[in-house]
Amino acid sequence: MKTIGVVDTTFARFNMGRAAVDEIQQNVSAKIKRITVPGVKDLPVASKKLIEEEGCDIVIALGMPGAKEQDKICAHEASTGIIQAQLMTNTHIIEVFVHEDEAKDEKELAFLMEMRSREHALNVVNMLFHPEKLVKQAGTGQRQGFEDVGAVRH
Ligand SMILES: Cc1nc2c(=O)[nH]c(=O)nc-2n(C[C@H](O)[C@H](O)[C@H](O)CO)c1C
Repeated sequence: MKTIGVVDTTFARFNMGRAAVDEIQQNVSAKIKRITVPGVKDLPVASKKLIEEEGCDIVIALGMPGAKEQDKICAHEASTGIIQAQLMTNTHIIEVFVHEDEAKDEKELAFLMEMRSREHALNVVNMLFHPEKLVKQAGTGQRQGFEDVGAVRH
């Protein structure tokens, strides 16, 4: 049986891991290894350990960069680390970041964090079990959270 790793953070203001796990369980029968770390900079090594020590075939790494300048720097560092962990393990780690200042208020932030977590969880399921579904969506302007933007026309 395939194993999906789910790692999220306590810094985030919404339980992104729970939404991702629920979405995975609604769509596929797979083993899930879930862990939670303090913040986004802890996601790279946590993801790498899920792959190397827990046998995960793919990982979804979820976090919420805050609105301050130092948070944005932190998020960039975390992203770089996540890419490095993917290259070191030759395994996808799907990064799901919702920046706190993407939303206009708390209600929209909760909505965005839930929907982006769920839609990327579905991407993870499709990458692992139905890669042909992603090929069908190629170039269609998919967005996770807010509405899709669609393809451009000639
Ligand atoms: C400044 C800062 N900003 C964020 C953030 O916006 N989002 C987040 O998830 N975590 C942040 N952290 C915490 C770090 O990611 C990390 O948890 C600590 O530096 C401990 O390794 C820090 C230190």
